[in-house]
Amino acid sequence: MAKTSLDKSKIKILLLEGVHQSAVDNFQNAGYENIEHLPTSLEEEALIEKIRDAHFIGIRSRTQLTERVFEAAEKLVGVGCFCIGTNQVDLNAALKRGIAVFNAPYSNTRSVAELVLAEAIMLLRGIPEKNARAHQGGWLKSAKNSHEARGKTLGIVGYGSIGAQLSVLAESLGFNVIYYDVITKLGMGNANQVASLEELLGRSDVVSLHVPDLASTRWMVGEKEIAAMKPGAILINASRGSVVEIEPLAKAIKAGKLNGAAIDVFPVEPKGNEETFESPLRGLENVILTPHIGGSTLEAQENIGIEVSEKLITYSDNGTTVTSVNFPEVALPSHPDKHRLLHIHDNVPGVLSQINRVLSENEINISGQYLQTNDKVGYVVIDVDKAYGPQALEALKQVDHTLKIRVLYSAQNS
Ligand SMILES: NC(=O)c1ccc[n+]([C@@H]2O[C@H](COP(=O)([O-])OP(=O)(O)OC[C@H]3O[C@@H](n4cnc5c(N)ncnc54)[C@H](O)[C@@H]3O)[C@@H](O)[C@H]2O)c1
Ligand SMILES: O=C(O)[C@H](O)COP(=O)(O)O
Repeated sequence: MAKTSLDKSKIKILLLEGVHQSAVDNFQNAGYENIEHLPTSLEEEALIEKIRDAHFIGIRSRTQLTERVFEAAEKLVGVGCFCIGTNQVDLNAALKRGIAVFNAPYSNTRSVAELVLAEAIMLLRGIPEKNARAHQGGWLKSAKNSHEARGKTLGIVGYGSIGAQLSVLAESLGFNVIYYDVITKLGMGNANQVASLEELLGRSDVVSLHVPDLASTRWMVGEKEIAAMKPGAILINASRGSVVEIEPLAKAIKAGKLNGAAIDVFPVEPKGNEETFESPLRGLENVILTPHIGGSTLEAQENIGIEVSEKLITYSDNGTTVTSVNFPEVALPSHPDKHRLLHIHDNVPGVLSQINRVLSENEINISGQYLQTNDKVGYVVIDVDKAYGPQALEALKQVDHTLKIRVLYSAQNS
């Protein structure tokens, strides 16, 4: 019988962008030895070369997994985004090749919320400017434009994991919290949802953005929205660099329309720590500029390393796709003494019946079958008795609309 399941030692895992060591440890403890662990992201051409023989890739927010990169990734089975955002991955390009993508939706939530809260307090007191002056030998002792957080209104745009966590922390300090979201959501504590972005902007002393990078959020805060903010308000963006237009923001800060800003993400970010950071916001003392480190704490990175590597290991060993961001979600039991066939195909009528016909024609006994679909792909998992020939797998590959097939052997029968 042909063995199509790969030995773990042959499964290549490529980890970029200094993914935490906890991920490497996890993979090794699960029996995966062929791990390449690089500290940086790679440019497209270099990535195309590296990804050719990789079965799994782990990235953070900087690595762009484009159609061209997936085209070269002939052996790729799964992608792990060791972060929250997945906008750097062409999810459709992955899906149409039967490649499952996972992320860590919650592991750095707290880190971002804490940073934003700290920035809000610092900016309400004008600390960045006073700090800069003191470093230059100046002495800006004044209460002008300095405010307590207590009783001020914090407006949160995007009330998801981070927005809601921030809401709880901010209320405990005495902020009144309002939020705007495209979905109707129950507020934490006494936080209240408002009907429009415009209303939120007009009522908030501090505005903090926590939306994902979507067509609908691209440049959602520009000249008009900044003009709609209260005079002397503060803007914080630790979401994505595509959400805020930087030129009008710089103008509003210079004109004194806004009292300050904290920006962690930018339309163009340096590719590495060696590259110069360029921005119209540079040199503005009441603007806190941070190099996309909202989620960069050791605690978050360690947890993310564990969480995402576990998802990839479970998918590799067992086929489970729970929490995948692009794949139909299937939670699978173990499959002792059986072979597990994973069949990923376009979600069109008739594929399942073709698969079952192949199994029946090859007299393959099915002990379990699981099917889940999304609007684009179908994912069928079939546990079968071990006795079947290579022609059966070949016939399964020939089923119309097949995107990918994998065979998993359980520990007992590999
Ligand atoms: N700076 C960093 O290091 C860092 C770290 C983690 C996450 N992030 C970014 O923060 C984003 C938010 O993270 P999260 O975990 O809270 O995500 P989430 O998906 O839990 O929440 C996003 C919220 O935004 C809402 N939303 C979507 N479109 C909207 C729109 N047009 N207007 C208003 N609300 C809208 C959604 O309904 C959802 O409630 C991530 O997508 C990521 O890009 C940045
Ligand atoms: O999406 C995220 O989680 C953040 O943008 C953090 O990305 P990073 O892992 O590249 O710091």
